[in-house]
Amino acid sequence: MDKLLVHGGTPIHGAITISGSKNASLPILAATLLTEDDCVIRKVPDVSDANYMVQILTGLGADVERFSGTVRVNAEKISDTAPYDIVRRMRASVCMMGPLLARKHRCVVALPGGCVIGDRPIDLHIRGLEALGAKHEVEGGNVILSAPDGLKGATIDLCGDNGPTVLGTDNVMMAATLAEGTTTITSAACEPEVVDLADFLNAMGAKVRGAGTPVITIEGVKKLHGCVHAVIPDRIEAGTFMVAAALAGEGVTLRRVREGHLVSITSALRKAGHQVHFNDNGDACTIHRGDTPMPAEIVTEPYPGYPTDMQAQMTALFATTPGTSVVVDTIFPQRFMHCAELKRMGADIHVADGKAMITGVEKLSAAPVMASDLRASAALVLAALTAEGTTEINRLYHIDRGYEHIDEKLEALGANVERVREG
Ligand SMILES: CC(=O)N[C@H]1[C@@H](OP(=O)(O)OP(=O)(O)OC[C@H]2O[C@@H](n3ccc(=O)[nH]c3=O)[C@H](O)[C@@H]2O)O[C@H](CO)[C@@H](O)[C@@H]1O
Ligand SMILES: C=C(OP(=O)(O)O)C(=O)O
Repeated sequence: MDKLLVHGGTPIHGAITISGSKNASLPILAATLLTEDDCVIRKVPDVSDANYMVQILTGLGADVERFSGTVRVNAEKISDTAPYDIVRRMRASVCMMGPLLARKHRCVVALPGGCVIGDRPIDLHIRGLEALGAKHEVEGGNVILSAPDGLKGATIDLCGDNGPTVLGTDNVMMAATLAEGTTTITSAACEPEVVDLADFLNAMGAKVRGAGTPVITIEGVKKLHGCVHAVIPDRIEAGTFMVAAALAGEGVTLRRVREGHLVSITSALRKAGHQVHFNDNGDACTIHRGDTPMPAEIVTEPYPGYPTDMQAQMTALFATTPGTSVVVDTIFPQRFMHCAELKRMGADIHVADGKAMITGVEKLSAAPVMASDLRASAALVLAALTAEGTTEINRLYHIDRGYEHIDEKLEALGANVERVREG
């Protein structure tokens, strides 16, 4: 198990390029199962979740080639049963259900894994696929879905207790592309990753309208064809480096970003007293640490609200921001595992009822800490950048799930970090 040593106190500066989005590439890779033709996807990040997704496609019988950031998939001959041991390791593998069901009218897919950030049911996915005519049962850890007569368009509301579901919207949208008739999803997730998937599906010949709004309409077609697509930049990776720059930066520029995807993160950083400047094209931004950082309140919400995937990183920033800041997670109210580890570094945080109250201390001090999930690990790396001494972050595999070569990118910005390879 690799670990990361972060020698705190070295300011970061310079420029890096943001990778393709993990959360957009994973469902897009799954969508390649909808056609017998070749699909070529560019800007797939070199992260372990994308590697697992490729392994699932291969395990299903698809022919997959990967060179640098480009993946070519041919899913002409595939089975309906996804490899159990890989599927259960990641959340996005649940996205195999929609395409497999649409293509094969049956699928066997293990209950998914993913970050341990609270309860992560798949009832809305099942409800959506059942509305299209499928039946489901759970057996031996697998969900078995079948629709022997094919799928039929329907109107489906995908709102759960905590709002819309991102991957649930993806799953139903993919299944509906090959269903008979028209499907309308109401309370659809509006995240940019859903829009990127819809763009990919439309490039395959699907008829999807309204992605990025709460109502998506999909007119089913008989067949989809191959296409070439470049994945959008990763707004969460960008946001993470924006926070790094606010914490320890002396002017950091991020290339290949989309200003429109970063509005809530930019606004939160500005409220906290930091400077964010986009170029005229909105595809690069420069962040400067403010002279007088201020406490702030952030509340996570579905897009375009502040993303839950960015709350741990902001908590790390608030840990040394004078005054008391508040972070509320309405989407995953139990997603505060990073707080216990930040406290080991001397942070003053009180967590209760889906809310963290963070009173900034002057300095954090290095400690051996444990990464518990992807964004929690990112928060620990950020906190370590300005902590006194050398922080040892164990279980680095969590961060490798979703950040492409984070150690190399931080080194390129001048941070003093070392990956220790073990085992
Ligand atoms: C691979 C990927 O893209 N993962 C992202 C995706 O996860 P994912 O799509 O799994 O998250 P959802 O949008 O589905 O979850 C939102 C909320 O709905 C609940 N829910 C979800 C499905 C369901 O069937 N029933 C139900 O109750 C969840 O527990 C949660 O409270 O969106 C999350 C919310 O932005 C992000 O944190 C994840 O990084
Ligand atoms: C929670 C995340 O990922 P996943 O849904 O794949 O667990 C994330 O990207 O922050």
